[in-house]
Formats: sequence, structure tokens, C-alpha cells
Amino acid sequence: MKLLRAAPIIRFLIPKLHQTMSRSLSTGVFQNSQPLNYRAGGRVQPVDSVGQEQAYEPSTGRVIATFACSGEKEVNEAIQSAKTAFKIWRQKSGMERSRVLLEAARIIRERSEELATMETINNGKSIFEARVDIEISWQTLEYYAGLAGSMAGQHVQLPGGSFGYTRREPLGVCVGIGAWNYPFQIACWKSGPALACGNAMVYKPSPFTPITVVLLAEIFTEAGAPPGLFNVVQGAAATGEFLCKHAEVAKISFTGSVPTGSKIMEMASKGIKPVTLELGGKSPLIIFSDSNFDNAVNGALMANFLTQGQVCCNGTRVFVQRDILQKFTEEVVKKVAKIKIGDPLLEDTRMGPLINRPQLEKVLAFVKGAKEQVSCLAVKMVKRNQTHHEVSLSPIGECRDDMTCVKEEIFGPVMSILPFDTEEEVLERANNTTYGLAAGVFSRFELCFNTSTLNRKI
Ligand SMILES: NC(=O)c1ccc[n+]([C@@H]2O[C@H](COP(=O)([O-])OP(=O)(O)OC[C@H]3O[C@@H](n4cnc5c(N)ncnc54)[C@H](O)[C@@H]3O)[C@@H](O)[C@H]2O)c1
Ligand SMILES: NCCCC=O
Repeated sequence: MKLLRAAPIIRFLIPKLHQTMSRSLSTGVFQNSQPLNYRAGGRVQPVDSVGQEQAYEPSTGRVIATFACSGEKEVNEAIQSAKTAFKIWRQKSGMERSRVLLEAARIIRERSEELATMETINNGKSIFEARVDIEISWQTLEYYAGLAGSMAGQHVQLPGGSFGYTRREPLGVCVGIGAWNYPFQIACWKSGPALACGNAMVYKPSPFTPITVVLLAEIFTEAGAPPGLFNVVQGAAATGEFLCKHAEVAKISFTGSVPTGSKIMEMASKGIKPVTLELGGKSPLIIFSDSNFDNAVNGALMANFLTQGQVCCNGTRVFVQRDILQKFTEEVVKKVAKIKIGDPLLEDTRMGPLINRPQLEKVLAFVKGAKEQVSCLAVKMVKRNQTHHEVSLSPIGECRDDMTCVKEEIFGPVMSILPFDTEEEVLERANNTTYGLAAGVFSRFELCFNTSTLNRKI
């Protein structure tokens, strides 16, 4: 009786505590002191390792975590932990699974400020954006919770009164491997559907962003998931390969670059494992002169500068109809100059640092190459801060399709503006890419062109 009365008070106090914690965290303060692997329902140090990694706070360049990369034995421990939980979880009804996912979503919602703050500290994106990431994360879990209870097979009537039926069976232990640009959100994209369908998961985040996914693991446990249902191993390529090659892994879901995706597919093929790949892009954004001008400008800014341009589905090839090209470019330059760059934990910051120094160097190399190829390139600024990787450039100009910066994924705040004249021409050019992924069109007219052309590769 006493316990029952106390419960609401405890529930009330917990969010308060989280809020206080996140408010006290400012840039330059957080230091990880806990194990970052998670299995059998708790944080653990790995039993073996293949090297060591350090994670940074991009805005200061401080090391915030040093951790061992999980070796083959640790990866196997995590998979065994997932197998144990799978035996319990697969027996649950969809409604029971749904309840756990909904509770996890509720906890994420309740702790959203703390989670967004940690995401900002480790990734560098502005707190303004990180809050949206966390919102999408709990919505993802709610969405899959909604599906869990209604998943069903089919009944097929056969001749002579016989019938056939299908059941939806979970696969078993699924592996999730994620990128660093949306650490918490990607972990939710992968765990939500996998767990809703009755699978267990071992997840490996990028070594650049190891922190928040462990908080997700703790949240699943708190929400009532059996110990071992969602496990985390930390590490880089070698750890990822142990996971992909493990005989008891039933499926691999990967988010990252095209070259790594191709390696993962190859490894999975050896074990005839299904894979889901979410890879890079060089997506077109087509702006016709009849479009709502302000909408189009804002759309292009969003499609290029969110998360410092480190977004897979960004519309980085901005095709602008020639009669509005100059006006469009001028307006973009004007608005880009107003993007507030700075400490990502400050409320009014809209652009933080790139993830790390190598990424900054990579982006700068693209910009240097572009400057050599095009004369009317406008570069906003390249601000160097004394400590580490800072950010913030936005070259814009009249580009050509054959330029390296137009053909390759840059993964930074770089927008390439390409003039076009006709619809037919722009569709041909928009499709002329080795990537797929996304596309955007701004026009007031109903799309009268054959969208199947655009869909062919995108
Ligand atoms: N399509 C999408 O939904 C989506 C979303 C986010 C990011 N991305 C893409 O991700 C890329 C940026 O992320 P990144 O730099 O972390 O990508 P990456 O390919 O370098 O790494 C992704 C993950 O794979 C792991 N990894 C690397 N080599 C491996 C190997 N041989 N075997 C197993 N795992 C291995 C990494 O440690 C990391 O966890 C960009 O290309 C971006 O477009 C795509
Ligand atoms: N919601 C963000 C999409 C992530 C791709 O990089």
C-alpha cells in the first residue's frame, strides 16, 4: 500500500532530476565515466578488445570518452545475451511488445531535454535541432508500437475445404550499425521495427558518437524489455565486421556510407543474411521559376544546412530555372549570412561544428576543388576556432554537372547551384547520378512530367 502511494511521487521526481541534470550541462563540462557497452540489461566493460577509440565534443575538441572497441568475444557475448532475450520476447504477443515500446517512447519524451543535450554535446548539432531528433525518435517507437499489435498473417482457402495460412515470424538476433549524424534517432529507426516484430538486437553506433545509444538501451530496460533485448557494442570497422560475420546473426540493418554498405552486403552474402542499407546521397532539388520563391529558398537552405549539412537525404544539387537564378542565388547568400553559427547548446545557435577535424578537412578540400573549377563561387566564411574542428562555410555559385563537388557526397554545409532551362533537361540531369535516396521539386504547377523517370533511380 505504501509503495503504491509512493509511486506517483517517484515518477514526479525522476523527470525533475533529469531536467536539472541537463540544465547544468553546458559546453565543455560533460565527461563520460561509465562503461559504454550494454548487455544482459546493464552497462559492462567489454571482455576483449580490438583497439581503443576516443569520442569528442566537436564544439571544443575535448575528449569526452575513451573506450575499448569490442573484440570477437565481446561481440559473441552480446549476441548470446540477445539470443537469451529473444527466447522470451518472441513468445510475447504484439500487444505486449507494443506496451514496452510505448513505455520506452514515454520515457524518451519525459527525458527529451537530457537526451537532446547529450546528442548536442557529442554530435555538435544545435540543441534546437537535437530536440527535433529526439521527438522523431519517440514518435518512431510509438509508430512501430502501433503496428506491433496488428501484425497478422494470411488465410488462403484451398480446394476441398483445405486451407493454407501464413504467420509472421521474427528472424532472431538482428544487428544494427549506425552513422554519427543522427545517433539516437538511427538507433530508434532500427530497434523500433526490429523489436516490434519480436526480434532482439545488438547495436553498434559510430565510434564518434557512442554516448546516447547506451541511454536508449537503459530506457528499453526501464520500459520492461527482457534483459538482453537491446545490446550495445562499441567500436569501429573491426567490431562491425565481427557482428556482420557472426553465424547467429539473422539480419543486418546498416546506416552509413556507400563504400561501407557495399562491404556489409558482401559480408552478409556469405551467410545469406538479409540486409537493409540506408546509404549516402547526392540528391537533386529542382526549383522551377513559377514556384513560391520564399518557400523554395527556405527549402533549399533546409535541404543543405541542417546538422551542418551532414544529412544523407540533403538536396545538395540545387537546380534553379535560369530566369530566377540570379535572384535565387542572391537571396540564398543573404540568408546564409544570417545563419547563427556558434556554441550548439545556446538557444539561438542554428549551426554548430562539423563532427571532427577529418570531416572538416574533407569538406574544405571539396570547396578548394570547387573554387578552382568555378569562378563565381561565393563563400560565406570559414571560421577557424583555436581549439578544434569548427565549421561554417557555404560556397554557392553557378556549378556544372561534371564538377567533383556536384558529383560526390560532401556531407557538409555546401550547396551547389546549377542553372537549367527546361523540364526535360533538368529531369535528365537530376537522374544522372550514381546515388539514389531523395529528390525535391518546387513548382506551383501540377507535375505533368513522367515521374517514373525521376523515380527510376531516386
Ligand atoms: N540513408 C540514410 O538513412 C542515412 C542516414 C544517415 C547517414 N547516412 C550516410 O552515412 C554516411 C556518414 O556516416 P559514417 O561516416 O558514419 O559512415 P560509415 O560508413 O563510415 O560508418 C557507418 C558505420 O559503419 C561502421 N563501419 C565502418 N566500416 C565497417 C565495416 N567494414 N564493417 C562493419 N561496420 C563498419 C562504422 O563504425 C559506423 O558505425 C554518409 O554517407 C551518409 O549519407 C545515410
Ligand atoms: N531525419 C534525418 C534523416 C537522416 C539522414 O541522414
